[in-house]
Amino acid sequence: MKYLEFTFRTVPCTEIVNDVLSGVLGEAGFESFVEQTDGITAYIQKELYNESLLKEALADFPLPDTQIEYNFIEAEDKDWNEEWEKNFFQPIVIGDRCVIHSTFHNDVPQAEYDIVINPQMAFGTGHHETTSLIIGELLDSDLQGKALLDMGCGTSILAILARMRGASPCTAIDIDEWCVRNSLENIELNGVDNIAVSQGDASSLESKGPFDMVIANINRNILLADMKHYIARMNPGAELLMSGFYIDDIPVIREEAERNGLHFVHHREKNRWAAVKFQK
Ligand SMILES: C[S@@+](CC[C@H](N)C(=O)[O-])C[C@H]1O[C@@H](n2cnc3c(N)ncnc32)[C@H](O)[C@@H]1O
Repeated sequence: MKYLEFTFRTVPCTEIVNDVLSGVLGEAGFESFVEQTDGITAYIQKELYNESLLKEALADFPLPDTQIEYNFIEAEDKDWNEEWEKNFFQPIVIGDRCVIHSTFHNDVPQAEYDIVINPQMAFGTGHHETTSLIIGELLDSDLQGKALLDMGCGTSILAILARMRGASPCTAIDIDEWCVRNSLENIELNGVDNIAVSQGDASSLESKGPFDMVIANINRNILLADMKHYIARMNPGAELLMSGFYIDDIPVIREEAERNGLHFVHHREKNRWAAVKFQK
């Protein structure tokens, strides 16, 4: 797979600006963000890069006084596992109870739940705030025997943890074929059963479920457009756990969820990212 390596220079170069920029770029297909002293570096698959989409996303940048300049080069072919090991993916412990690491890590802390992820370029190692917020929710929830949907599963990290915590049956769906392949690999690595993985979006849900819990860590606009389809496949009393947006977006997400008959339960936040739990 060929990648483009982008250097974004931001003025002012603050943590918030770079965090918001990573979110905006993530929605435009960029991945693997590395903070620099004057901005960030990010990568995108060559075939996914669309210059007008990037320009549009930057024109709508939510912090209007920010100046953003960028240039890019074709990234040299790399051993991505080695890159991850060196730069991005160190073992991480979440909530003192769940450790996430990869096959190439030797020195792994002990924890009640030990999850092995070979992320390649799929999203979901536990390092992003949104994944870790949902992991916190899953660790605090009774999942025994619950039919669970992980929508936008990425690496399937959330479905794997839910299954380890007794959720059954589990369904993991992602729009991206690469994530589906990576999910199957991770499910096998962790030796868990009863997780059905498929490629699709909300339109593929009609024949699936009903579910007792739906998790969707995607982004604000997709959740606003698609949550009604998730809710339609939820049993009475079922819970919907959503993330992938900032705390400022909670009111609009809550309004749409309540319009579709859900009750707000609570939210969690980390570095301005939010995860919100609703009940049907
Ligand atoms: C932020 S990542 C979350 C990955 C993982 N669930 C986690 O929590 O770390 C969002 C995922 O949603 C997928 N996605 C984007 N749009 C989607 C859609 N309309 N329906 C289903 N999946 C979608 C992306 O391919 C990506 O893998």
